[in-house]
Amino acid sequence: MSGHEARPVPVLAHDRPSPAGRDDRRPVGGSAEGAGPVGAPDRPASAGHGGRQEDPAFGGSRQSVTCRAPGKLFIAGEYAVVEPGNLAVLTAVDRYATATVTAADIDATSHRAEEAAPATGRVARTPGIIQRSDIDSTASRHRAEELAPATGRVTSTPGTTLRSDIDGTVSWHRTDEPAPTTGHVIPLPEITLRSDLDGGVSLACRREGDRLVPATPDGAVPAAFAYVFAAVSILDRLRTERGITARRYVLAVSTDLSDVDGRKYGLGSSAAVTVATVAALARFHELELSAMDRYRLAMLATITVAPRASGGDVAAATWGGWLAYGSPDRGLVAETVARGGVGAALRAPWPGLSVRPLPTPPGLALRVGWTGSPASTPALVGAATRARGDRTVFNARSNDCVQRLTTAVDAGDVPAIRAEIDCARELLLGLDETAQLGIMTPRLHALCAAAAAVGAAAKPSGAGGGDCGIAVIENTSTAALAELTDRWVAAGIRPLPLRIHPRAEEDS
Ligand SMILES: Nc1ncnc2c1ncn2[C@@H]1O[C@H](COP(=O)(O)OP(=O)(O)O)[C@@H](O)[C@H]1O
Ligand SMILES: C[C@@](O)(CCOP(=O)(O)OP(=O)(O)O)CC(=O)O
Repeated sequence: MSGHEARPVPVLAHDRPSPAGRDDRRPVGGSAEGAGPVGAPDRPASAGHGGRQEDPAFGGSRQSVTCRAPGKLFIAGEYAVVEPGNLAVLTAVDRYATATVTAADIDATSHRAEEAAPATGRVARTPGIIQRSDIDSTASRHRAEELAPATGRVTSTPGTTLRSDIDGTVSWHRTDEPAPTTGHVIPLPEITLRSDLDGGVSLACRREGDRLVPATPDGAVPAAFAYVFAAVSILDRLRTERGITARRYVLAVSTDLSDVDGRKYGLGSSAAVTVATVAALARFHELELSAMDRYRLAMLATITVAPRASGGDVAAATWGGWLAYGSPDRGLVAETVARGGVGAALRAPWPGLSVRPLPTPPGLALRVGWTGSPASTPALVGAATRARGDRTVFNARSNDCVQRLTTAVDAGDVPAIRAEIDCARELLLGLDETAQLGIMTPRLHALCAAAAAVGAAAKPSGAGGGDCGIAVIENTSTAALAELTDRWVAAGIRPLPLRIHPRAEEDS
């Protein structure tokens, strides 16, 4: 195929720790506002991991798990990397998607209580609002000795615990006693998805045989849940394959990857929500997955929604830091899943896939400007695929550029990095001209022109057509950096104060 074959990038070993001592926390944007690790305050920032609460009364099974995953910037290699085996360089940034899974069995606040509530047993309720247990504040941890008659749908086992058997759920409910049906508890759906998109939306899902189906009138998954639902479905298949009991849960996803009006920045929100969802559900089900497993699961989910996606954003959201990435053959991967299941796809080779951590170049200032207009990556990639013309030369030149860039990044050679960013921009301009894609919008032109005027190298980051652009220059060029900010603001480009999200050793 193209030039990438001559110079394969070594694949990151699944469990290999990343090089220690690297200064991955160094701000490269220079504007530190809002930067720094978010979430999980008691542990280092990490892609895919977060806080959790365990309850020893349930043998350590997780009742609530929170994981987050960072957004990304494409540094070089866009469009070429869509072709399997071709290369890109990306970096993870400190904007995040956060996913929290809560066992629904104890999510008492989710029970509707429009029915009147007799004070039966020790279950108290407030008509019209919510229903809560007043025993130990947790419906799933009632001491049997304090017990309560078996009213409503509550059963008890002396000496152990008392649990609600809402809707006959078996994983944690005692089923050895009959449950009188007084009907005061309205069961939760098996899985409830919540998102902060569009001011807050939710989607109930149920299991039908071995698949998950959304409870929508037409059975379609709303666009807001496309990636989360795909990730939940893949994890549910893996759970089934591993013989792990299904649990009822609520999954809540939110991000800071859009502005206050909900317009995305183009920092990879879809990948971040997918990776965060995979990480949270893996912990919830105690699946013991490596970072490579989580990347693969997130990728399997992603290609059910966007089959052409290279997955560079998925890799950045999984590993963090700077990465050289070669995309896998998604067609082959989809066949592997169809033939052997999700577990088989975790074990099989993924031809074309390569993930290599790169150091954060210490002397580099990386600036990010937002054009203010969201772009549709699938539309642009679709147009690029349909556009006539042989892409072999473009792909080969892009791979050469990315190879030289990775060498420069490894060496911390900022002038060489600048030269390759210029090269990557010229390649994108050429592609845009030939295929008439609309990669370079007037704002992206202005973003690059402002950078050139102060001696920085700049390019669109990602598919173009809006979203973000990046500029790079020596971090000692403080006057140029200040002027760049002014020029961007004057041109209607919003500087985004981002830092690199570092790679955590545990995630390597
Ligand atoms: N907060 C969120 N909750 C749930 N899903 C989200 C959220 N943010 C983004 N997504 C998913 O990602 C999709 C947007 O993907 P895309 O247009 O590719 O944006 P990006 O360039 O940021 O990845 C949304 O339609 C939705 O399916
Ligand atoms: C064209 C591409 O190579 C880069 C697109 O990068 P974006 O940053 O535009 O992606 P989204 O986060 O999904 O908007 C397509 C790809 O690699 O899948």
